[in-house]
Amino acid sequence: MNSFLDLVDRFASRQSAELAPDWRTRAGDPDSFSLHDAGSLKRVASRLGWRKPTDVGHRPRAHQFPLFMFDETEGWAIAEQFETVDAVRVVSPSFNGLREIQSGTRFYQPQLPQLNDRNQNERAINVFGRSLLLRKKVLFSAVVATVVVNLIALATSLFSMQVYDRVIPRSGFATLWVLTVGVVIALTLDFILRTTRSLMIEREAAKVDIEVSEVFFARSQAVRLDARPPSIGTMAAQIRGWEQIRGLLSSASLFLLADLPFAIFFIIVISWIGGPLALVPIVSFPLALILSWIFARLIKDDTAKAQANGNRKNGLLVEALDAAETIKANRGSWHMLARWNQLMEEVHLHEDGVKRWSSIANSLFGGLQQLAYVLIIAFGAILVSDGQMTPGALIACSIIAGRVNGPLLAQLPGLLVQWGYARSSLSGLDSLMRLPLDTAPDTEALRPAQLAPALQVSDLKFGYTAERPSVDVQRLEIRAGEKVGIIGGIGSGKSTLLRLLAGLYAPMEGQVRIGGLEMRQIAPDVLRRNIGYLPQDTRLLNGTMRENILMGLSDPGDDALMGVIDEIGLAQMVSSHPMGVDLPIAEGGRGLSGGQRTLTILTRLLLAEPQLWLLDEPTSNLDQATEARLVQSLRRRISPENTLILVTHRMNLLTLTNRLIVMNNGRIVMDGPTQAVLAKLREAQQPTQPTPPQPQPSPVKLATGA
Ligand SMILES: Nc1ncnc2c1ncn2[C@@H]1O[C@H](COP(=O)(O)OP(=O)(O)OP(=O)(O)O)[C@@H](O)[C@H]1O
Repeated sequence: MNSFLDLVDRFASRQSAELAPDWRTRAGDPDSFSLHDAGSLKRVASRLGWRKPTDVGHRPRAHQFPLFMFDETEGWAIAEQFETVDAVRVVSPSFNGLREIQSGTRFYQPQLPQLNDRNQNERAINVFGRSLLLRKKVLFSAVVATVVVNLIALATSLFSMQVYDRVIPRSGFATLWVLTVGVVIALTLDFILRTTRSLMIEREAAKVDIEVSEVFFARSQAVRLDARPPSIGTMAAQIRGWEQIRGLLSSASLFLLADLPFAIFFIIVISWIGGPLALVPIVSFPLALILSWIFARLIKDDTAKAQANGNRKNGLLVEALDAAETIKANRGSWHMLARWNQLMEEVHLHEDGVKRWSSIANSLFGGLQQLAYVLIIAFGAILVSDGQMTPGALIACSIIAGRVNGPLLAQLPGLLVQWGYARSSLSGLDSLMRLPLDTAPDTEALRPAQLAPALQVSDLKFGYTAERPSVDVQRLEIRAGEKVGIIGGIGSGKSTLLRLLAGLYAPMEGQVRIGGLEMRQIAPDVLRRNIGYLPQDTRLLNGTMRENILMGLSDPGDDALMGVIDEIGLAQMVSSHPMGVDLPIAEGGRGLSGGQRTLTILTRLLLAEPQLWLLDEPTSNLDQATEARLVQSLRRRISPENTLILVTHRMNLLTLTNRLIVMNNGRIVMDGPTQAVLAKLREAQQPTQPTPPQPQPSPVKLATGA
């Protein structure tokens, strides 16, 4: 154990920040950190890929605590708050108490990764806004570059004016050379500024992309399982909506928007050079803006619908690929193809609407642009012949008016279509941000050091639909160390109850407590460390077998890993593969048999050594010999203090339990010592002598083990 790393751990826990399970390994050699080395914090941050810690300075403000604190004599500590004007309360491995602020004391705020930001009301646009605000300096430089680029554009048009009015009439070639050289220098500067501006924006947009995608990906992971939308593919497409917004951020069209305010400046310059000639852009420019607004409203519905159908299309594609076996075996290809074609038609119906308006807008804006040019020249010709302006001024005005109407009008329709799709993506992301998360909103997650594996359920109701609860349990108490089996008919709610006890689903009504604490108040990583859950449908992830086994665990070393693999019965498969435990696993665990998948996840559970074991039909895919081996292994590994809750129909597994719960229709109908409940069930199944009709059996409540 390294004391500096312990301090980091403690700080993260104080901040309710979840560190990666293998963060200590990734931090590298523990001896490279020391409590008396000022560089330790920066080093740990850079090795773990966090942003650089913020140097708060010599005297932090009260709301900034807790902070890391360093001074040469005492080294690192966590500063919790001011105790007096000159002293703070600190926690360090060697000392808890007051520490004076010395002249050399520095305070630092580490930038811990806040993956599961629990602000449920945050809007997606704010996620982008926050990331952009971090780049204030770059944005400011881009604005300065835009100002200079526009001034240079003005300079080139004024150059034409000078040439026509001063150089040509007087053959002033000396002036011409000076002006030309000046303009060439200005154009070179313009080229450099434009290139740097777009490179700078592209680079920052890529960083924004990484930051923002991390937020949305982490958010999608933190969504409570029972709150996820029914189609995963559609949800995936919705999450990918950030790409559309990022595309808009870095697109060349955006620079055009940055140029928009300069249109007003250019109109002022035209009125200064050409007087009443400014009337043309004064009318054409707002007209273009009004037309853009109308156009944006016209395509709003179609872009939203095309986007929504596009997301559904993605959902169908994922489903078709994922369920290929079922589809092929049942000749479902035609059915899927029909659904696909229908969706494609709907997508095109709306995309066609957008394209139609977009073509109309393109022609209209192009026409407007040319009309404005013709009017400038015609009106200008009258003013020139009236002697109200020079021909040079007319040329300059026509060039400047081109800057007002030209590229802006040409690209506005494209930009508006892009914005239409980005807006629908934003609303998709907003609905993702509103989905409930694993932890209750607006509460500080609890991180108890010890969590007794005792469960209390009271007035629990849960349903996948609001109309019919799938689980309805008034009271259930499972003490630490109990070994409980759950049986019941298909669809009786066993798996759902187990997921509720694992904290993967949140009750609609009532409470589930673990170790006396409301489950949703506990930080998810603490919960996961204490609970080992084996789902009925065991899926593995694309990667190696080692990665799948060790996911979420600190590496126990190869000896321990191989020991468990051997114990559970996977050794033969692993040793017969040339890559051993690093054998590749395809998405979902394809390439392994159902039994091998289950054993892989069980290996992880055995290594995790949880306090509370929740196993859903662990042996449904196993043969008798492997099942017997697993029962032995579980008997050995699950200590008397550990709690076991097991959903099964296999008698062999029930020998692990000393209490049995029977479920029917989401309710507990029997609960008592395993043998007594089994005897009661056997009795109920005995063929009976013909007897007069009996009333419906009421739920039998045997002596509970609780
Ligand atoms: N994802 C879901 N969406 C909607 N309803 C569901 C979902 N999962 C389960 N149900 C319904 O909830 C009820 C309880 O299902 P659950 O899977 O808990 O039963 P079970 O007792 O574990 O069944 P089995 O022994 O077949 O695994 C069933 O009526 C089922 O139809």
